[in-house]
Amino acid sequence: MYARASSGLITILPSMTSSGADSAPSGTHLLSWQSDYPPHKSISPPLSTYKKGKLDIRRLLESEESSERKKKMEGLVSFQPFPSSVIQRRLSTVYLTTRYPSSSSSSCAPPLRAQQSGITGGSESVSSALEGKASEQEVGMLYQDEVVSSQGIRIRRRPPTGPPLHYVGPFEFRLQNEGNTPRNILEEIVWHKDKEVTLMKEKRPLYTLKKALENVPPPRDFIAALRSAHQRTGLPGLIAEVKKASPSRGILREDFDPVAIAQAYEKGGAACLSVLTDEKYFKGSFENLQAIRDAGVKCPLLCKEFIVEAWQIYYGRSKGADAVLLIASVLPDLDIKYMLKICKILGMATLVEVHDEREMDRVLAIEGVELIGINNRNLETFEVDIGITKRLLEGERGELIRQKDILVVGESGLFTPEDIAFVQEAGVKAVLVGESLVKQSDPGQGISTLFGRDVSG
Ligand SMILES: O=P(O)(O)OC[C@@H](O)[C@@H](O)c1c[nH]c2ccccc12
Repeated sequence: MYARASSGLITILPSMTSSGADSAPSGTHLLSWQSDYPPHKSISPPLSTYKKGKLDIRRLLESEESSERKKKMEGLVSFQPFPSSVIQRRLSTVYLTTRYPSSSSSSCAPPLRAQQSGITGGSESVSSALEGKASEQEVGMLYQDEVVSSQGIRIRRRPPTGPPLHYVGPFEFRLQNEGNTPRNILEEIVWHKDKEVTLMKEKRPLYTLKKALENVPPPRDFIAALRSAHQRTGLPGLIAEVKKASPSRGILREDFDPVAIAQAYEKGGAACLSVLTDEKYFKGSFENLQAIRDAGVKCPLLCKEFIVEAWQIYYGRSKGADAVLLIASVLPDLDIKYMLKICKILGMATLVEVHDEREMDRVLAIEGVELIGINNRNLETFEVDIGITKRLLEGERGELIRQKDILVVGESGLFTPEDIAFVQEAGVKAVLVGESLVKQSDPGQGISTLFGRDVSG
C-alpha cells in the first residue's frame, strides 16, 4: 500500500481503497485515512476501529511532538518513508503498512495498481497470475511515476499535488498550479474519469458486478467478426462508431438516436460497433451501450471508454460490451497486461490503442495482444494525420505484426474511399470510423459512401 503526500497531507490514492471486501487481496489490509482527494472513503470492517484523520507528514517526520504521535500511531500503522531522502526532497511518497491482524504483512506492496487491486475472475487470481510474469525490474520499481516516465507516458493519472482547492475550516489551501492543472485534454479526461470511477464503484462494488455477469449473455467474438468481414469484402472490416460529440469536433449530430444509428450501421455492413460511454466529454453513456445490446443488434460491441481501472471492464461487460479499449498513452505496461488478463477471463477482446512508435513498440512487446488500434488523432493535441498509420506499420514493426498475426485497426480521420485505400495499403485489416458516418442523414448509407461500394450482405 502506498499513499502520496501532498502539501504535507497524506492523500490515499483511489486505487488503494477497496469498494468491497471482495476485492481486497488476501494478506493485505486496506486502510483509509480521511483524504480530500478522492472524497474520503470508508474502511473495511476489521479496520473500522482505526482512527481516521489527517496526518501532517512534515510534522510526523521532523518534530519531537510528532515522534510522540508517531509512537502512538505505531500500534496501528507503521510508517515507512521510502526512501527517506525522497520524502525529504519532495515530501511526496509515504508507504503505510497495517499491522492488523497479526499478519506479517506486507512491507511495501509494489505501488502499481495491478498488484494492489487483487481482482479475481473465475477461479484464477489475476494478481497472482501476474506476479510470475511481471519482470523483476518492473515489480521492483518503487514509484509508479518512474515506471510511467520510463515508458514515455506523459499523461499523469492524477493531479500530482491534489485537486486545485481544499478547505480546512474557513481556510482555503492550494491555488491552481502546475501540479493540479491538466496539461491537455486527455489528461483532463483521465483525471475526471478517476474521480467518476471512484464514485461509480461505490454504488456498484465489484462483487455485485460479478454477480450481475452471471445473467449477461456471453460475449461475441469481436476479432473474428472483423476478420470475416475483411475476408468477405476484401476491404478493411468496419468498426462503426456511435458517437454524439467529441471535445475536438463538438456536437456531431443533434438528433442522436443511438439504437437507430447502431441498427443503420449493422444494416449497412459494419462488422462491429464502437459505443462511446463517456458522458462528460463525448455525450455518450453506458445506457446507450445497453440499449443497443438489448435492441438485438448482433454486431459485437466495443465499449469506448477511458479505462483507468479494471472495475470499468467488468462494468462494460455487465452492460453488454464484447471488447474494451485500452489506451497506451494512459496505461503503463503492467496495467495493460493485467487488464488483458481480465478481458481474457471475461471472454472479451482488447483493442490496445497507440499513437506513436514508442507506444507501438511497448505494445508489441506485451504478450497476448491480438488487436492494435493506431489512432491518427493525437488525443493530447487533436491533430489528425492518417500518415501515422502508415508510419507505424513500416519496416520491422509491420513485419513483427504480420509474424504475430496481430490485427491492426486504423482509427480516426477517415472520410473517403481514398483514405480507406491508403490505410489498407499501409497494412490495416480494419478501420474505426465515427464522424464521417454519424454525420450522414442515413449512417448506413454513409458506409457505402465511405468504402465506395456496398459492403452489406
Ligand atoms: O470520428 P473519427 O475521426 O472517425 O474517429 C473515430 C475514433 O477513432 C475516435 O473516436 C477515437 C479513437 N480513439 C479514441 C479514444 C477515445 C475517444 C475517441 C477515440
